[in-house]
Amino acid sequence: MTTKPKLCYFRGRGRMESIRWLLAAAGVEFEEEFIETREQYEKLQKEGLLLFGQVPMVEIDGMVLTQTRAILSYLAAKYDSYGKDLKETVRINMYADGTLDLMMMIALAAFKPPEEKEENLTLIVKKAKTRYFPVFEKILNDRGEDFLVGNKFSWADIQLLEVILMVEELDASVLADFPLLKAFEARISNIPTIRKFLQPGSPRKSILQF
Ligand SMILES: N[C@@H](CCC(=O)N[C@@H](CS)C(=O)NCC(=O)O)C(=O)O
Repeated sequence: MTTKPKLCYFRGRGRMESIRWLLAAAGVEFEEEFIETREQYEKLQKEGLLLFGQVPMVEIDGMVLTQTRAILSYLAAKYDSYGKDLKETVRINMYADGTLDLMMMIALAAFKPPEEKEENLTLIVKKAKTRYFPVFEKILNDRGEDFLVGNKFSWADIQLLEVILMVEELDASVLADFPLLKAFEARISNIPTIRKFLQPGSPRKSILQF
């Protein structure tokens, strides 16, 4: 019997959400332990499980992993979502890192003082429309393929859908000028494992859970 991966983080999106997305897209069931008290967090530290004293932490394949980016790359490689060669892999890394930067801006906005929050979110939507989404629209246009890399579903596609949905929560019309991204969103959302993850009651966390 294979053991399910175990995810250890707060009961929110934060840095763990992309890990949940990647596992869900690969059709992998996982368990979650939510850190809700300082004692729980200190216990993990005392046990020496957190390499740099930080979460996310994932137990998988007999290992205890930390560092979000390292965990995501491991999962992408393990579940055949990381390109067919180094050149595809480096492109997947670039696209995924861009989306992770944008996601982190959104996550950090939650910690802004209330009077700055609205303005900050407006700026983030503007940045999505001017810096990030045009790049992905162009890739889809230039390559004329259904997926971002190698005409095959990869971690980059999962990341892009996740960030599109996050920015749409801030501005539902954000894709108005990006027809290929809109079609991409519909296409990737319809992949059975992802469709399931998007249903209420899945391990996906809501916008209110940062
Ligand atoms: N580079 C790390 C950063 C992890 C990180 O900052 N985790 C936060 C929670 S989101 C944390 O554990 N903070 C407690 C601390 O730094 O002491 C990663 O990407 O996983």
